[in-house]
Amino acid sequence: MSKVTTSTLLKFKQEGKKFTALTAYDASFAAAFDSEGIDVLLVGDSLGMVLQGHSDTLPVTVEDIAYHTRCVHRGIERALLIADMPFMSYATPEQAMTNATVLMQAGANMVKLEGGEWLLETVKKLTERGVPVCAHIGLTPQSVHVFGGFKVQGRDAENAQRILNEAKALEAAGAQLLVIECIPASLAKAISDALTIPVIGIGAGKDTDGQILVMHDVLGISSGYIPRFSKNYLKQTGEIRAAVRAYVDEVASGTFPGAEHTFN
Ligand SMILES: Nc1nc(=O)c2c([nH]1)NC[C@@H]1CN(c3ccc(C(=O)N[C@@H](CCC(=O)O)C(=O)O)cc3)CN21
Ligand SMILES: CC(C)C(=O)C(=O)O
Ligand SMILES: [Mg+2]
Repeated sequence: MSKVTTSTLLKFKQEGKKFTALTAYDASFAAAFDSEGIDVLLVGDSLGMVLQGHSDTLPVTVEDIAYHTRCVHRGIERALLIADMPFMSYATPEQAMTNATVLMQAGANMVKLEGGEWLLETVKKLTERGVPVCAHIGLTPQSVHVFGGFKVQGRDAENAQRILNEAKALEAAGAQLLVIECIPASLAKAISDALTIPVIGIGAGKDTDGQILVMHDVLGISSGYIPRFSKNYLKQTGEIRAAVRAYVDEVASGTFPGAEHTFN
């Protein structure tokens, strides 16, 4: 089975074939998710919340992500491996290059950074130097204290236009993948249609090119509350591998996300 690359995902987009992504933080879950057909695995800074028990992602360090990236890398045969760059690890292009080096050397195939306009120079520099970039806009959890909570973004016309412009600019700067989080489905569709690169949604409706969820939500073990846009697939299947297969199948068939997982 050949490795998933950004070219594979671009081909999926062009063919209208929806693809599936999941977070993973260790080799065993990574191997299971990979063998059940998950196309993209993300070592997310969500690990600060679901593994470390913090109430946001800000305490996560580059070494935390590097450690889990090394673990996940050993479990993968096929999936594309993305590593999140933590809060303030890419505040300047120079810091971004230093810290992206650590994550790429830990086994990542690509790094993900949260931000719009201010990030363009960094995206260009990383890409030019051989680091593939996935950009992340909309609800960017590292800015939770600026937003005043984990709130849906882009609901008014002005912010919707700004987010669409950011998406286009990030693609032009060299980003090869884009995550859009917690935005209205109509805006997510407009972004996915406007871009050539594949767009992965979370809480962004059914019309993005791919979907991503946090594994703990899919397996119903997030402590406390599970975001409205997420879905516990263990409940309907009773077995981890079957839960992952159900998620893959429902994304492929367009069943997930449904209206109840979608913001307008
Ligand atoms: N377990 C888990 N799942 C995630 O999806 C996730 C994490 N952790 N940690 C990192 C970020 C934080 N995320 C979150 C967390 C909460 C909401 C949330 O409470 N959203 C409200 C929307 C409120 C509104 O309408 O503005 C919701 O009802 O889902 C959204 C994204 C997504 N990511
Ligand atoms: C939810 C995804 C997109 C993420 O950034 C993470 O898990 O940290
Ligand atoms: Mg993240």
